[in-house]
Amino acid sequence: MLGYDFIDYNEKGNLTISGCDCVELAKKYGTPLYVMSEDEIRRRCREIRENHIEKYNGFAVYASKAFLNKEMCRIIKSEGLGLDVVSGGEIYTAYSAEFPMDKVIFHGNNKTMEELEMAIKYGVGRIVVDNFYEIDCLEELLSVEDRKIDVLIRITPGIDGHTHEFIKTGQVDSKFGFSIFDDSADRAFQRLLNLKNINIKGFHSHIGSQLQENEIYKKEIEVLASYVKKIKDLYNFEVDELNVGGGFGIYYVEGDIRRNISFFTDVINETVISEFNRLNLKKPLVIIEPGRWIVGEAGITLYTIGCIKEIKGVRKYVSVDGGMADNPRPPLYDAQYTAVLANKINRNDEEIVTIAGKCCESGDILIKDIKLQKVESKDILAVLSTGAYNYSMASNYNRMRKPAVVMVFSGKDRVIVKRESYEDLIRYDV
Ligand SMILES: Cc1ncc(COP(=O)(O)O)c(C=O)c1O
Ligand SMILES: N[C@@H](CCCC[NH3+])C(=O)O
Repeated sequence: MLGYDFIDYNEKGNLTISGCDCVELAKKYGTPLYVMSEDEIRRRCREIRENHIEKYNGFAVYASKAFLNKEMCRIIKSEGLGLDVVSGGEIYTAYSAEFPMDKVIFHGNNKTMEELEMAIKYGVGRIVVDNFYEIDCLEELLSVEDRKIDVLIRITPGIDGHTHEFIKTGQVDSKFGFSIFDDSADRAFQRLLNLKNINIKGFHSHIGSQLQENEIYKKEIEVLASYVKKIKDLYNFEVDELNVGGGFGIYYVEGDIRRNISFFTDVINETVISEFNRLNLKKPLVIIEPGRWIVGEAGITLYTIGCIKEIKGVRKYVSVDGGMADNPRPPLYDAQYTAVLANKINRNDEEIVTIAGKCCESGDILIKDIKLQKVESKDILAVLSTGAYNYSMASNYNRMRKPAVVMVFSGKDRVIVKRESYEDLIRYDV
C-alpha cells in the first residue's frame, strides 16, 4: 500500500507494517512511537549485497548516523555490511554490540584525540583522515604504537549535489576533507605517506544526502579517478580502495522517486571500471556508505492526535503528541512527509489539515496542508518514511521524553530502545 511493499491494512481498516497492526502497537507501547520494519531493512541490505558486493566485488558500510542502536548493529553485522561511524558514541555503540570493529570506518571533520585513541584501541578498520590537525593527532598517538593503521584520505571533489544546502558536503566550500583545488590534498597525502605507522588504502569523498540522480556519482568518480591518476604519476602509488560515500535518495512524498540500489551502484561501478581502465589504473575495491537508503523508508512514527483547532477560512491545525523533538527535519530542512490515519485507512471522507507538533515553537509543524481522512481526537496518525535521521536526531527539547523504538518482523514486535522516563530526564541533574 502507498507504494511500500511491507505496509498494508487489515480487515479492521487498520494500517499494518510487516504484518503488525499499528493501532495495536500504539495501544501496547504508547505514542509517539518509532516503528521499524526489520524485514525491509534486511531486504535492502540483501539488495546491496546482490547488486554491489556480489555483482561488483565491492563493499558497503551502513552510515550509522541515520539510525543507530545495539540491535541495529546486530542486524547490520548479520547482513555482512560494515559500519560508518562519526563519533566516540557511535564507536562505543558498535563495540558494545560486538560489531566486528575491523569493518568500521571512522569519519569526522573534528575527531578528538580521545575519539582517535578509542578508534585505535578498539581496532577500527579504517580512519578517514579529514584534515591536518587530525594528521598531527594521529602522528602523536601512533608514535607509541608499533603497528600500522589503515586510512583513507577524504577529498572534497568540488561537486555541488542537488539537495538541501545543509546536507551538501562535496562542494568546494565545505568543512569536510582536503581540497584538490589547491595543494591541500597533495600535502596531506605526502605527510601520511611518510608516517611509518600509517598505511594509505585509498581515497574517500561524499557529495551530499538525499540525492535523487545518479549522474552526479559519475562526475564524482571522474574527479576521484583523475586524482588517483595524478597520485600514481607523482608517487607511483596505486590505491586499493575508493570510497564514494552515500547519499542515495529515498521516497518521502509524491515527486520523489523510489530507486533500486542498482540505479546508483551500476553507474558507480561502471564508471569506476571504465575510468580506471581508461587511465590505466588498477581497479580498486569500491566502498559505498548508504544510510538513509537502508532505513529511511523502513520506519514510520505513530502519534496520537489531541487538539484540533480550526481557524475558519484559514487553516485546521491537528496537533500530535510529538513533533520537532522526535522529528526535527521539517523545521531544519523543510523536509516533506506524508501520513495516514492508521485507524481509518479505508475511509475516504478526506479533508486538508496541517499537522502540528506539541513543542513550544510556531515552527513545530510536521506536515503542512495534507489531505487526510476526517480527523478526530484520539485517532492514530502514522507518518511514513521516518526511519532515517528521526530517532537519531531526536532531542529532549521542552523536556520531551524520547520515544521507544519497536522493531517489527514478520508479524512480531519487540522493543529495541525503551521509551525515556521522566526519571531519565533528571538523571544527570545535580
Ligand atoms: C561521509 C558520509 N558518508 C555517508 C553518509 C550517508 O548519507 P545518507 O544517509 O544520505 O546515505 C553521510 C551523510 O550524508 C556522510 O557524511
Ligand atoms: N541529517 C540529515 C542528513 C545528514 C547526512 C549526514 N552527512 C537529514 O536528516 O537529512
